[in-house]
Parts: sequence; C-alpha cells; structure tokens
Amino acid sequence: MSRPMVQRPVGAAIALRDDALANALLEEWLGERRQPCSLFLDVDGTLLDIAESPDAVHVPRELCVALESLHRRLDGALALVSGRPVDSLDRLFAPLRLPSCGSHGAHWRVHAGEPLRHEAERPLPAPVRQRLQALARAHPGVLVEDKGSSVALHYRQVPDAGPPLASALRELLGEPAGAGLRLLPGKMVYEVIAHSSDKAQAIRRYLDAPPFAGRRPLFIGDDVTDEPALAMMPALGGLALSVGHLLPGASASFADAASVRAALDRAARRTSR
Ligand SMILES: O=P(O)(O)OC[C@H]1O[C@H](O[C@H]2O[C@H](CO)[C@@H](O)[C@H](O)[C@H]2O)[C@H](O)[C@@H](O)[C@@H]1O
Repeated sequence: MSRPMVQRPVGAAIALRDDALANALLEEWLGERRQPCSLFLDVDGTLLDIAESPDAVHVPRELCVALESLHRRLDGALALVSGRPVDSLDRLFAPLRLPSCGSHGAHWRVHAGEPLRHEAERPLPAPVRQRLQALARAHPGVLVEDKGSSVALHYRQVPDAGPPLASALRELLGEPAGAGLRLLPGKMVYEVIAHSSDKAQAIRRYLDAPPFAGRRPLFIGDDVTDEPALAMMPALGGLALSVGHLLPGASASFADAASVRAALDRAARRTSR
C-alpha cells in the first residue's frame, strides 16, 4: 500500500532551525563573562531592513537603545562595520555615536568620541565619476550614491538594469581609465571603488587595539561584502553569524534583520539587569 505524500517545508524548517541556533549562539556569546567578546555588526540587511533606497531605511529607536546598552556592557567593544560612510551612519543612528568603520573599511574610529582615521583613500577619478553618472542617466531609476572614494549605482527600483550595468561597468574597469579600481557587487547595487580595504581588514585593525584587543570577535553580516570578515572569524577563534541564509564561515543564520534586532534587544535587557 502506498503511503500518503507529506509535504515538508524543508527550506522553511531549515531556516527556523538555523534562526534558533543563531539566537542561542548570540545569547551564549554575549552572556559569557570569563572570555569577553567584541561585537561587530554590519548595518543594511543585518540591523536594518532593506528599503527601496539608501535614504528610506528606518532605524527603530529600540535598536539604538539596545546598541547603546551593549556598547556599555562590552566596555566599548562594539562597532558598526558598514559599506556606508560613517557620517551616513551617524545621521541614521543620531544621537547615538558608536565605534564605526565606513565605506567597507576605508575610514574608521575605534572610540565613539574620536575623529575618523582614514586609509590612504584616493577619490574616484573625475572622468570615471562622470561615466558612472552618464550610465545612471541611461538607465532611468538607477540611483547614484557618491561616497567620495567610491560610487554606488543602485538598481533596486529597476532590476532589469542590473545585467547591462554589470557589463558596462566591467568594460569600464577594463579600460585604462579604470586601472586600479574594483567592482563590488552588493544587494541590487554595483559599487566602483578606488581603495583596497575590506571589512576583514577593518575588523583586524580593531582587534589590535583596546577595548577590542584580547576579546573573541563576533561578526554578524548578510551580504557578499561581508563574506571576507565572516570567513575569517573561525581562524580568529571568533564566531560568524549571517542573516537570511548561511554564508561561508557562518555557524548559523538569523532569519532576517528583525530577528537580529530582537536577539540584540533581549541580550541588552539581560545584561542591563
Ligand atoms: O555594509 P552595509 O552596512 O550592509 O551596507 C551595504 C550597502 O547598504 C546600502 O545599500 C543597501 O541598502 C539600501 C537600503 O536598504 C538598499 O536600498 C540598497 O539596494 C542596498 O544595496 C547603502 O546604500 C550602501 O552604501 C552600502 O554599501
């Protein structure tokens, strides 16, 4: 006799199990008192829900309260690690200011109150910047985000523009004008970048100095630009957690940014008692 077919939500079940594991690991690491950890957090897609445009994101007040409390609890060893410039992070999280590194590691501050330090950032050459503006004009709906040493072309509002943008950008980077520049893909975005920093280097820099030095690093990220940092965590005795799906190096993944926020909120409430 044939048995009835049972439809199992395999993908959903794995995601739920992974989310529970990510929550448990975060709780264990932030609750650990003998071996204190340092916490590194990607921003878009990890702390904040993805929005239609970079300016349309919402920063919940409870998130700022939780981050401030965890920053205190970790003796200052909590940093935002973002592709956004730090001045954009400061505007979003105002009045909260945290140790932060921006533009994929090109500039950073170790302590909340200090001025930014910069890697030898060179601005994107003017002719390249003009080509990128023209490319965006040729694809109405593509948004240009100019970060100084890089320019991001966002195609979230016109997904069909993604493939032609990618091939035009590869062509540009193959020309003499594009020598030494990098193409960084992200979530519905291509970024042309004039420096060589990445988030893995940025986190290593933090780990060399107090209050981060001597602590086990924990990094949470969601995107391809987070992969070098996620992948290096196990070798540093650290922990990597991803968001949305399991990325290389991550021990578990949160279902989404809301789940990360809820886990940080619970951890902050526990530790502030
Ligand atoms: O490293 P992150 O903090 O994750 O920053 C990565 C990029 O995030 C922003 O773009 C992304 O989020 C936008 C808002 O949700 C969304 O509209 C866009 O499609 C995403 O690519 C930011 O604008 C970039 O500068 C960051 O590099």
